[in-house]
Amino acid sequence: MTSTAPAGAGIRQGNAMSLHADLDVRRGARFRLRTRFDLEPGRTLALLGPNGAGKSTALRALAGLQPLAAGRIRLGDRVLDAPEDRTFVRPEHRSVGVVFQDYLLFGHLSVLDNVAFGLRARGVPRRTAQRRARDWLRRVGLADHDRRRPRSLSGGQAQRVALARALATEPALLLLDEPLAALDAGTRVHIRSELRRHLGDYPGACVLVTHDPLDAMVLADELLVVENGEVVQQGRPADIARHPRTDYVATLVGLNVYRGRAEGTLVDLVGGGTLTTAEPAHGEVFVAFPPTAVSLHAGRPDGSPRNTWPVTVAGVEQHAHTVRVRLAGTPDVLADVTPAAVAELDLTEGNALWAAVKATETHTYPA
Ligand SMILES: Nc1ncnc2c1ncn2[C@@H]1O[C@H](COP(=O)(O)OP(=O)(O)OP(=O)(O)O)[C@@H](O)[C@H]1O
Repeated sequence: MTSTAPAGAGIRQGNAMSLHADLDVRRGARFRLRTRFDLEPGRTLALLGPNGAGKSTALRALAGLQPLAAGRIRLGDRVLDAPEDRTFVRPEHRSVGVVFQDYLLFGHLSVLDNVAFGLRARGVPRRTAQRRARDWLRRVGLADHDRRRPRSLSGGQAQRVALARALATEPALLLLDEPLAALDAGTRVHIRSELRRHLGDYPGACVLVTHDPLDAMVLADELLVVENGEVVQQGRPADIARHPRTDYVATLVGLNVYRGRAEGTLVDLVGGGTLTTAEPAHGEVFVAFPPTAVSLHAGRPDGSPRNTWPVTVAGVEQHAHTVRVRLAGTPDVLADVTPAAVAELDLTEGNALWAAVKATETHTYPA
């Protein structure tokens, strides 16, 4: 489960390049994706959206598996795709590492040769490629699995091999397509926090596609929400959660997520305040709960064991079916309430209220 290498060991800084993506991609006669973003090296952007929105299409265009109809992709100073200039760099000549949803490991190769594959394909001599592959396997905690075949690995191990294979070539751009979707819930929690650590060490730009708002909130610095091939919202996860522009976005990114240090079921939050959780943990954690789990009261609520703290109304955003209330306190919190509650509680800015969240409504994840 643990990587034994020190953070950032052996990573070259040569792959720290920024990405400029202006994508206009057609699939078949009917689907068109239009999106534009810039990403600094060391940053992770998550593409979120419903099925068929165009997330994988964007990733395929960046990888060179789907040519642009118009627009431009630039990585550092190098233009990878620009139909206007008749420039198109083939996938194998791009400094891009890809982890596909189902990992696509080569079944006939050992784990070591899978990780060494990209280096060998780039002409790195066999022994050097294997030495570097071994180093990556050690970093992902699989040093003693080098001779195994992919079919004998668990889902979590296969994910780590796929990540090691993508990172071994030290790409300037890392693309992750639903990197945790194939894992069961228990494995997912561990692999998510491992992936977070690897992304923290990785000096290049990373674009990841996910359905899971928690993955996006925990792993990404920036979010881009697409629907029907169009960008509906773009920005930092916390800002989008506070100011969702549509009901869809409100539901999608509506999560209160805090970092803290757990001692059993008590978590001291980094930004101040404490929360009682249902699942005991120790050390650095994330605590998450949806805005629908937060109830608001005019006076201090009593009764069942729960978290209660004083807050003041900082803003109210009304959408078709949701009223999202931003509350300042220790900690700040988002609450979704019914229109009836808005009238009952007098949710005007600056009003003092009490927020309450049951411990059983919270989820704790290792950070
Ligand atoms: N080979 C293809 N030919 C024509 N249209 C395609 C092809 N592949 C995908 N599409 C269409 O392109 C659109 C975008 O698909 P894409 O796979 O990018 O969506 P997505 O957001 O990744 O969805 P999912 O979450 O289901 O993977 C869809 O409407 C899909 O039907």
